[in-house]
Amino acid sequence: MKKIQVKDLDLFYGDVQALKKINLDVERNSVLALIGPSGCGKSTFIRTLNRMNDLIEGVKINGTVLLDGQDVYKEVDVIELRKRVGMVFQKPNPFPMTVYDNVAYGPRIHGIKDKKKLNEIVEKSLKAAALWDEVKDRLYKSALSLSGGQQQRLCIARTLAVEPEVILMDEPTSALDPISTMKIEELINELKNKYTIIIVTHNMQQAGRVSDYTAFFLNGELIECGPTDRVFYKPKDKRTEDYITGRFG
Ligand SMILES: Nc1ncnc2c1ncn2[C@@H]1O[C@H](COP(=O)(O)OP(=O)(O)OP(=O)(O)O)[C@@H](O)[C@H]1O
Repeated sequence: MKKIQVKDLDLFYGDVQALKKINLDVERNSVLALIGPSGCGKSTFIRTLNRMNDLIEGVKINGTVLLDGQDVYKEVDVIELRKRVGMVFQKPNPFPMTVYDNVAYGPRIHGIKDKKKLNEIVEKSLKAAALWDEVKDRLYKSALSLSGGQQQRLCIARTLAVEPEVILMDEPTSALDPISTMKIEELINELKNKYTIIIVTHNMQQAGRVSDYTAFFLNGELIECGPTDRVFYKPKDKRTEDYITGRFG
């Protein structure tokens, strides 16, 4: 079974339809890149996968989103869903607390109090986010004292700490320098062995480097989705080709 199956998904912000009949499956342990011009619905789409749009007034959603075959709008509790489907945002947003407490935050909320267990989770998550060596001597310093790139890897560690199954990344490197970007891209390559990753990116080279599959959105529609090499080198739709070759957007 596919990790995520989206069927006939429509989303309206009031009268404005931002997603139109989206049908898309996401393979387990793969990286799916979402590309398309500004305002085409990429962020709206990934936010439907962990119900982040629920918080916005006037949003109406039709269609289904299945996670391991379960309807996330009907059969999965939203707290449980957000644990299973974690999210990393465009701008690193660590909490104004220590590095340690940022990573321990989620596990504590989910009821883990044992100090030894928390220590293990923090170390494991920071290692998985390729940040441990850089912060192991400053775990009790403020997360805000880290560089932007380190802060973003900390946010990834914070997401990993609750053992999600899917990680949504909304332009995770757009605020970062090239070296930090490279580190996050390398990390994505490693993480896909364990997780299913969906990344929004405006950077075609990045989509080419990190993703197994690419989905092209335009004006709220999914124009095409397939293996990244196929979408990049043999697009089925003229609009995909135009976008990828920089003719618009
Ligand atoms: N909270 C909101 N209320 C009303 N309209 C919204 C809201 N969020 C997004 N929209 C509209 O929905 C459409 C899709 O926006 P969305 O942010 O999903 O696009 P995007 O492809 O992620 O764009 P970008 O690449 O610029 O981040 C846009 O027309 C946008 O103006």
